[in-house]
Amino acid sequence: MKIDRITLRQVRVPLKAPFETSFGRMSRKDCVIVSVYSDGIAGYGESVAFSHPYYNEETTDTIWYMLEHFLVPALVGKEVTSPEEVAVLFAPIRRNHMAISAIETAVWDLYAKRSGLSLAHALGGGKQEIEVGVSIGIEPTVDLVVRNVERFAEQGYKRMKVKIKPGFDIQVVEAIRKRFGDELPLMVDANSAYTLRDIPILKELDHYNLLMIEQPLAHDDIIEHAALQLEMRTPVCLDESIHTLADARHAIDLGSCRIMNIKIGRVGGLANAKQIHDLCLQRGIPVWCGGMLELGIGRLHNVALSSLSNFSIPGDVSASDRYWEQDIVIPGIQMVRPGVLAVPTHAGIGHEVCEQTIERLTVRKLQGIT
Ligand SMILES: O=C(O)CCC(=O)C1=CC=C[C@@H](O)[C@@H]1C(=O)O
Ligand SMILES: [Mg+2]
Repeated sequence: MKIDRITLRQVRVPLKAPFETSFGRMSRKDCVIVSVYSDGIAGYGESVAFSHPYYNEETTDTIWYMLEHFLVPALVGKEVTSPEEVAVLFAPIRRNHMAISAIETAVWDLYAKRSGLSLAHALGGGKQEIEVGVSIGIEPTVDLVVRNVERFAEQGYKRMKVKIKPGFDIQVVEAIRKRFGDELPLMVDANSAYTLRDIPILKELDHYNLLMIEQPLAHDDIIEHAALQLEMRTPVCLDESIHTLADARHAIDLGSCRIMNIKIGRVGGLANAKQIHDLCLQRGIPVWCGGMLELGIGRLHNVALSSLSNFSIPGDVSASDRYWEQDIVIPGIQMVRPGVLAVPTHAGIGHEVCEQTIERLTVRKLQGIT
Protein backbone atom coordinates (compact mmCIF):
# COMPACT_ATOMS: atom_id res chain seq x y z
CA MET A 1 0.00 0.00 0.00
CA LYS A 2 1.20 3.50 -0.80
CA ILE A 3 1.05 6.07 2.00
CA ASP A 4 -0.69 8.93 0.13
CA ARG A 5 -0.94 11.57 2.84
CA ILE A 6 -0.67 12.07 6.59
CA THR A 7 -2.49 14.45 8.95
CA LEU A 8 -1.30 15.51 12.41
CA ARG A 9 -3.61 16.96 15.03
CA GLN A 10 -2.77 17.79 18.61
CA VAL A 11 -5.76 17.39 20.89
CA ARG A 12 -6.16 18.61 24.46
CA VAL A 13 -8.58 16.86 26.80
CA PRO A 14 -9.28 17.44 30.52
CA LEU A 15 -9.16 14.36 32.79
CA LYS A 16 -12.31 13.68 34.82
CA ALA A 17 -10.16 13.95 37.95
CA PRO A 18 -6.44 14.76 38.41
CA PHE A 19 -4.07 11.76 38.38
CA GLU A 20 -1.05 11.89 40.71
CA THR A 21 2.09 9.76 40.71
CA SER A 22 5.42 10.06 42.52
CA PHE A 23 6.58 12.42 39.71
CA GLY A 24 3.65 14.83 39.65
CA ARG A 25 -0.02 15.58 39.13
CA MET A 26 -1.80 15.67 35.74
CA SER A 27 -5.16 17.20 35.02
CA ARG A 28 -5.28 17.09 31.24
CA LYS A 29 -3.84 15.05 28.38
CA ASP A 30 -2.28 16.51 25.25
CA CYS A 31 -1.52 14.07 22.47
CA VAL A 32 -0.95 13.93 18.73
CA ILE A 33 -3.43 12.01 16.60
CA VAL A 34 -1.73 10.71 13.45
CA SER A 35 -3.95 9.81 10.47
CA VAL A 36 -2.23 7.88 7.70
CA TYR A 37 -4.12 7.52 4.39
CA SER A 38 -3.90 5.04 1.55
CA ASP A 39 -6.51 4.87 -1.25
CA GLY A 40 -8.94 6.89 0.88
CA ILE A 41 -8.69 4.56 3.91
CA ALA A 42 -7.40 6.06 7.17
CA GLY A 43 -5.30 4.37 9.86
CA TYR A 44 -5.00 6.05 13.25
CA GLY A 45 -2.26 6.38 15.84
CA GLU A 46 -2.09 8.35 19.09
CA SER A 47 1.02 9.61 20.87
CA VAL A 48 1.21 8.66 24.54
CA ALA A 49 3.84 11.00 26.01
CA PHE A 50 2.78 13.64 28.51
CA SER A 51 3.34 17.39 28.12
CA HIS A 52 6.23 17.21 30.62
CA PRO A 53 9.37 15.01 30.63
CA TYR A 54 8.87 13.42 34.08
CA TYR A 55 7.83 9.89 33.05
CA ASN A 56 10.37 9.75 30.22
CA GLU A 57 12.26 12.27 28.11
CA GLU A 58 9.61 12.75 25.41
CA THR A 59 6.86 15.35 25.49
CA THR A 60 3.93 16.19 23.21
CA ASP A 61 6.07 18.96 21.68
CA THR A 62 9.07 16.71 20.98
CA ILE A 63 6.72 14.22 19.37
CA TRP A 64 5.21 16.90 17.14
CA TYR A 65 8.71 18.04 16.14
CA MET A 66 9.90 14.51 15.31
CA LEU A 67 6.77 13.72 13.33
CA GLU A 68 6.81 16.97 11.36
CA HIS A 69 10.53 17.06 10.58
CA PHE A 70 11.63 13.40 10.38
CA LEU A 71 8.98 10.70 10.59
CA VAL A 72 6.24 11.99 8.29
CA PRO A 73 8.72 13.05 5.54
CA ALA A 74 10.39 9.61 5.72
CA LEU A 75 7.10 7.72 5.34
CA VAL A 76 4.79 9.77 3.14
CA GLY A 77 4.74 8.66 -0.51
CA LYS A 78 6.38 5.32 0.39
CA GLU A 79 5.12 1.89 -0.58
CA VAL A 80 4.68 -0.30 2.53
CA THR A 81 3.84 -3.99 2.28
CA SER A 82 3.83 -4.85 5.96
CA PRO A 83 3.75 -2.66 9.08
CA GLU A 84 6.95 -4.30 10.35
CA GLU A 85 8.78 -2.34 7.64
CA VAL A 86 7.97 0.91 9.45
CA ALA A 87 9.96 -0.08 12.54
CA VAL A 88 12.85 -1.00 10.23
CA LEU A 89 12.58 2.32 8.32
CA PHE A 90 12.85 4.26 11.59
CA ALA A 91 15.43 1.99 13.25
CA PRO A 92 18.34 4.44 12.58
CA ILE A 93 16.58 7.12 14.67
CA ARG A 94 17.82 7.17 18.25
CA ARG A 95 15.13 6.90 20.94
CA ASN A 96 12.02 9.07 20.32
CA HIS A 97 10.09 5.82 20.70
CA MET A 98 6.77 7.46 21.50
CA ALA A 99 6.97 9.62 18.37
CA ILE A 100 7.79 6.57 16.24
CA SER A 101 5.02 4.58 17.88
CA ALA A 102 2.41 7.27 17.14
CA ILE A 103 2.96 6.81 13.40
CA GLU A 104 3.83 3.08 13.42
CA THR A 105 0.57 2.17 15.17
CA ALA A 106 -1.34 4.22 12.57
CA VAL A 107 0.23 2.10 9.82
CA TRP A 108 -0.78 -1.10 11.66
CA ASP A 109 -4.39 0.12 11.82
CA LEU A 110 -4.30 1.05 8.13
CA TYR A 111 -2.75 -2.30 7.16
CA ALA A 112 -5.31 -4.26 9.19
CA LYS A 113 -8.20 -2.26 7.70
CA ARG A 114 -6.94 -2.80 4.16
CA SER A 115 -6.49 -6.52 4.83
CA GLY A 116 -9.96 -6.84 6.39
CA LEU A 117 -8.41 -8.07 9.65
CA SER A 118 -8.94 -6.93 13.20
CA LEU A 119 -5.79 -5.37 14.59
CA ALA A 120 -5.62 -8.19 17.14
CA HIS A 121 -5.62 -10.79 14.34
CA ALA A 122 -3.08 -8.83 12.33
CA LEU A 123 -0.79 -9.00 15.39
CA GLY A 124 -1.44 -12.72 15.90
CA GLY A 125 -3.56 -12.30 19.04
CA GLY A 126 -6.11 -15.02 19.73
CA LYS A 127 -8.07 -13.83 22.78
CA GLN A 128 -11.64 -12.64 22.29
CA GLU A 129 -11.80 -10.94 25.66
CA ILE A 130 -9.25 -9.52 28.05
CA GLU A 131 -9.39 -9.06 31.80
CA VAL A 132 -8.47 -5.55 32.88
CA GLY A 133 -7.08 -3.75 35.90
CA VAL A 134 -6.98 -0.14 36.95
CA SER A 135 -4.29 2.26 38.09
CA ILE A 136 -5.11 4.45 41.09
CA GLY A 137 -3.20 7.65 41.76
CA ILE A 138 -1.80 9.14 44.94
CA GLU A 139 -4.35 11.16 46.95
CA PRO A 140 -4.01 13.66 49.79
CA THR A 141 -5.05 10.93 52.28
CA VAL A 142 -4.84 7.12 52.51
CA ASP A 143 -8.59 7.03 53.07
CA LEU A 144 -9.24 8.64 49.67
CA VAL A 145 -7.12 5.92 47.98
CA VAL A 146 -9.08 3.23 49.85
CA ARG A 147 -12.33 4.81 48.64
CA ASN A 148 -11.06 4.79 45.04
CA VAL A 149 -10.11 1.12 45.37
CA GLU A 150 -13.63 0.45 46.61
CA ARG A 151 -15.19 2.33 43.69
CA PHE A 152 -13.12 0.48 41.08
CA ALA A 153 -13.60 -2.90 42.81
CA GLU A 154 -17.37 -2.30 42.54
CA GLN A 155 -16.91 -1.68 38.82
CA GLY A 156 -15.31 -5.12 38.60
CA TYR A 157 -11.69 -4.29 37.79
CA LYS A 158 -9.67 -7.51 38.18
CA ARG A 159 -6.48 -6.00 39.56
CA MET A 160 -5.82 -2.85 41.55
CA LYS A 161 -2.59 -0.93 41.13
CA VAL A 162 -1.89 1.85 43.57
CA LYS A 163 0.80 4.47 43.18
CA ILE A 164 3.24 4.80 46.05
CA LYS A 165 6.08 7.14 46.98
CA PRO A 166 8.34 7.40 50.04
CA GLY A 167 6.16 8.33 53.01
CA PHE A 168 3.00 7.15 51.22
CA ASP A 169 3.54 3.40 50.86
CA ILE A 170 3.20 0.88 53.70
CA GLN A 171 0.23 2.68 55.24
CA VAL A 172 -1.59 2.61 51.88
CA VAL A 173 -1.24 -1.16 51.31
CA GLU A 174 -1.94 -1.85 54.96
CA ALA A 175 -5.20 0.11 54.84
CA ILE A 176 -6.26 -1.61 51.61
CA ARG A 177 -5.51 -5.09 52.99
CA LYS A 178 -7.35 -4.24 56.21
CA ARG A 179 -10.43 -3.12 54.31
CA PHE A 180 -10.52 -5.73 51.49
CA GLY A 181 -8.57 -8.71 52.85
CA ASP A 182 -5.67 -10.62 51.38
CA GLU A 183 -7.45 -11.91 48.28
CA LEU A 184 -7.85 -8.61 46.41
CA PRO A 185 -5.35 -8.69 43.49
CA LEU A 186 -3.16 -5.74 44.48
CA MET A 187 0.12 -4.29 43.24
CA VAL A 188 2.06 -1.06 43.70
CA ASP A 189 3.87 1.23 41.25
CA ALA A 190 6.64 3.50 42.54
CA ASN A 191 7.69 5.19 39.27
CA SER A 192 11.36 5.10 40.30
CA ALA A 193 10.89 6.88 43.62
CA TYR A 194 13.15 4.63 45.75
CA THR A 195 16.84 3.71 46.00
CA LEU A 196 18.65 0.69 47.45
CA ARG A 197 18.87 2.61 50.72
CA ASP A 198 15.12 2.01 51.01
CA ILE A 199 15.49 -1.80 51.04
CA PRO A 200 14.10 -2.11 54.60
CA ILE A 201 10.85 -0.33 53.60
CA LEU A 202 10.60 -2.19 50.30
CA LYS A 203 11.07 -5.54 52.11
CA GLU A 204 8.22 -4.64 54.42
CA LEU A 205 5.97 -4.70 51.37
CA ASP A 206 6.67 -8.46 51.22
CA HIS A 207 4.15 -8.91 54.07
CA TYR A 208 1.16 -7.75 52.01
CA ASN A 209 0.82 -10.47 49.37
CA LEU A 210 1.33 -8.05 46.49
CA LEU A 211 1.22 -9.33 42.90
CA MET A 212 4.31 -7.25 42.19
CA ILE A 213 6.11 -3.97 42.78
CA GLU A 214 6.52 -1.94 39.59
CA GLN A 215 9.65 0.11 38.88
CA PRO A 216 10.81 0.79 42.44
CA LEU A 217 14.31 2.03 41.46
CA ALA A 218 15.82 4.41 38.90
CA HIS A 219 14.17 4.77 35.48
CA ASP A 220 17.40 3.80 33.71
CA ASP A 221 18.51 0.96 35.96
CA ILE A 222 18.47 -2.80 35.59
CA ILE A 223 21.50 -3.63 37.76
CA GLU A 224 20.19 -2.46 41.13
CA HIS A 225 16.76 -3.92 40.39
CA ALA A 226 18.49 -7.31 40.11
CA ALA A 227 20.06 -6.78 43.54
CA LEU A 228 16.68 -5.75 44.95
CA GLN A 229 14.88 -8.75 43.45
CA LEU A 230 17.33 -11.06 45.26
CA GLU A 231 16.31 -9.41 48.54
CA MET A 232 12.54 -9.34 47.99
CA ARG A 233 9.93 -12.10 47.74
CA THR A 234 7.49 -9.82 45.89
CA PRO A 235 8.11 -10.01 42.13
CA VAL A 236 9.72 -6.89 40.68
CA CYS A 237 8.12 -5.63 37.44
CA LEU A 238 9.98 -3.24 35.13
CA ASP A 239 8.28 -0.39 33.27
CA GLU A 240 10.47 2.72 32.66
CA SER A 241 13.72 0.69 32.30
CA ILE A 242 12.63 -1.31 29.25
CA HIS A 243 12.88 0.50 25.88
CA THR A 244 14.08 -2.23 23.53
CA LEU A 245 14.15 -5.97 22.96
CA ALA A 246 17.79 -5.92 24.09
CA ASP A 247 16.81 -4.16 27.36
CA ALA A 248 14.23 -6.87 27.96
CA ARG A 249 16.76 -9.64 27.27
CA HIS A 250 19.38 -8.05 29.54
CA ALA A 251 16.87 -7.56 32.36
CA ILE A 252 15.76 -11.19 32.15
CA ASP A 253 19.36 -12.45 31.95
CA LEU A 254 20.32 -10.41 35.03
CA GLY A 255 17.22 -11.36 37.03
CA SER A 256 16.16 -7.70 37.34
CA CYS A 257 12.44 -8.55 37.18
CA ARG A 258 10.06 -11.51 37.20
CA ILE A 259 7.28 -9.67 35.36
CA MET A 260 7.37 -7.07 32.58
CA ASN A 261 5.09 -4.14 31.76
CA ILE A 262 4.93 -3.54 28.00
CA LYS A 263 3.86 -0.08 26.83
CA ILE A 264 3.62 0.21 23.05
CA GLY A 265 4.84 3.82 23.03
CA ARG A 266 7.80 3.23 25.33
CA VAL A 267 9.20 0.49 23.07
CA GLY A 268 8.62 2.28 19.75
CA GLY A 269 5.49 0.60 18.42
CA LEU A 270 3.53 -2.59 18.02
CA ALA A 271 6.17 -4.61 16.16
CA ASN A 272 8.70 -4.10 18.98
CA ALA A 273 6.05 -4.69 21.63
CA LYS A 274 5.19 -8.02 20.03
CA GLN A 275 8.86 -9.04 19.87
CA ILE A 276 9.29 -8.28 23.58
CA HIS A 277 6.12 -10.25 24.29
CA ASP A 278 7.49 -13.23 22.33
CA LEU A 279 10.84 -13.12 24.13
CA CYS A 280 9.13 -12.98 27.54
CA LEU A 281 6.91 -15.92 26.55
CA GLN A 282 9.98 -17.95 25.61
CA ARG A 283 11.74 -17.03 28.85
CA GLY A 284 8.76 -17.66 31.16
CA ILE A 285 8.22 -14.00 32.12
CA PRO A 286 4.53 -13.02 32.22
CA VAL A 287 3.70 -9.58 30.80
CA TRP A 288 0.88 -7.06 31.03
CA CYS A 289 -0.02 -3.99 29.04
CA GLY A 290 0.81 -0.67 30.65
CA GLY A 291 -1.27 2.46 30.12
CA MET A 292 -0.42 6.13 29.57
CA LEU A 293 -3.89 7.60 30.12
CA GLU A 294 -4.69 6.98 26.47
CA LEU A 295 -7.71 8.20 24.57
CA GLY A 296 -9.69 5.64 22.57
CA ILE A 297 -7.25 5.13 19.70
CA GLY A 298 -4.29 4.33 21.96
CA ARG A 299 -6.57 2.32 24.24
CA LEU A 300 -7.71 0.14 21.29
CA HIS A 301 -4.10 -0.49 20.29
CA ASN A 302 -3.54 -1.66 23.87
CA VAL A 303 -6.59 -3.94 23.74
CA ALA A 304 -5.36 -5.53 20.49
CA LEU A 305 -1.86 -6.07 21.89
CA SER A 306 -3.30 -7.58 25.08
CA SER A 307 -4.96 -10.30 22.98
CA LEU A 308 -1.54 -11.99 22.63
CA SER A 309 -1.24 -15.09 24.82
CA ASN A 310 1.49 -14.05 27.27
CA PHE A 311 -0.47 -10.96 28.39
CA SER A 312 -1.57 -13.17 31.26
CA ILE A 313 -1.94 -10.47 33.94
CA PRO A 314 -4.73 -7.84 33.70
CA GLY A 315 -3.18 -4.61 32.40
CA ASP A 316 -3.84 -0.89 32.89
CA VAL A 317 -6.33 -1.02 30.02
CA SER A 318 -9.36 0.49 31.67
CA ALA A 319 -12.63 1.52 30.03
CA SER A 320 -12.94 4.99 28.44
CA ASP A 321 -14.89 6.35 31.40
CA ARG A 322 -11.90 5.84 33.72
CA TYR A 323 -10.48 9.18 32.53
CA TRP A 324 -12.78 10.74 29.92
CA GLU A 325 -16.22 12.31 29.82
CA GLN A 326 -16.34 11.59 26.11
CA ASP A 327 -13.91 9.47 24.13
CA ILE A 328 -12.75 10.05 20.53
CA VAL A 329 -13.95 6.61 19.37
CA ILE A 330 -17.52 5.43 18.88
CA PRO A 331 -18.67 3.56 20.81
CA GLY A 332 -16.43 4.38 23.77
CA ILE A 333 -14.62 1.39 25.28
CA GLN A 334 -16.93 -0.29 27.76
CA MET A 335 -16.78 -3.48 29.78
CA VAL A 336 -18.83 -6.38 28.45
CA ARG A 337 -18.84 -7.92 31.94
CA PRO A 338 -17.28 -6.60 35.13
CA GLY A 339 -13.53 -6.34 34.56
CA VAL A 340 -13.67 -7.67 31.00
CA LEU A 341 -13.22 -5.86 27.67
CA ALA A 342 -14.08 -7.46 24.34
CA VAL A 343 -11.33 -7.55 21.72
CA PRO A 344 -12.91 -5.85 18.68
CA THR A 345 -13.56 -8.06 15.66
CA HIS A 346 -14.12 -5.33 13.05
CA ALA A 347 -11.23 -4.40 10.78
CA GLY A 348 -8.36 -2.36 12.25
CA ILE A 349 -8.79 -0.90 15.74
CA GLY A 350 -12.43 -1.91 15.37
CA HIS A 351 -14.26 1.20 16.59
CA GLU A 352 -15.14 4.24 14.52
CA VAL A 353 -12.95 7.31 15.11
CA CYS A 354 -15.09 10.40 15.81
CA GLU A 355 -13.58 13.06 13.52
CA GLN A 356 -15.98 15.69 14.84
CA THR A 357 -14.87 15.22 18.44
CA ILE A 358 -11.21 15.25 17.41
CA GLU A 359 -11.73 18.52 15.49
CA ARG A 360 -13.42 20.07 18.52
CA LEU A 361 -10.48 19.12 20.75
CA THR A 362 -7.76 20.09 18.26
CA VAL A 363 -5.34 22.85 19.29
CA ARG A 364 -2.79 22.43 16.45
CA LYS A 365 -3.00 20.85 13.03
CA LEU A 366 -1.02 19.93 9.89
CA GLN A 367 -3.45 18.60 7.35
CA GLY A 368 -2.89 16.36 4.37
CA ILE A 369 0.92 16.32 4.20
CA THR A 370 1.94 14.72 0.89
O1 LIG B 1 -3.41 4.52 31.61
C1 LIG B 1 -3.48 4.16 32.78
O2 LIG B 1 -4.55 4.01 33.36
C2 LIG B 1 -2.24 3.89 33.56
C3 LIG B 1 -1.74 5.09 34.22
C4 LIG B 1 -0.45 4.81 34.95
O3 LIG B 1 -0.44 4.07 35.89
C5 LIG B 1 0.75 5.43 34.49
C6 LIG B 1 0.80 6.22 33.42
C7 LIG B 1 1.94 7.00 33.16
C8 LIG B 1 2.92 7.09 34.03
C9 LIG B 1 2.75 6.53 35.33
O4 LIG B 1 2.11 7.45 36.12
C10 LIG B 1 1.95 5.24 35.29
C11 LIG B 1 2.82 4.08 35.01
O5 LIG B 1 4.00 4.22 35.26
O6 LIG B 1 2.42 3.00 34.60
MG1 LIG C 1 4.52 2.25 35.74
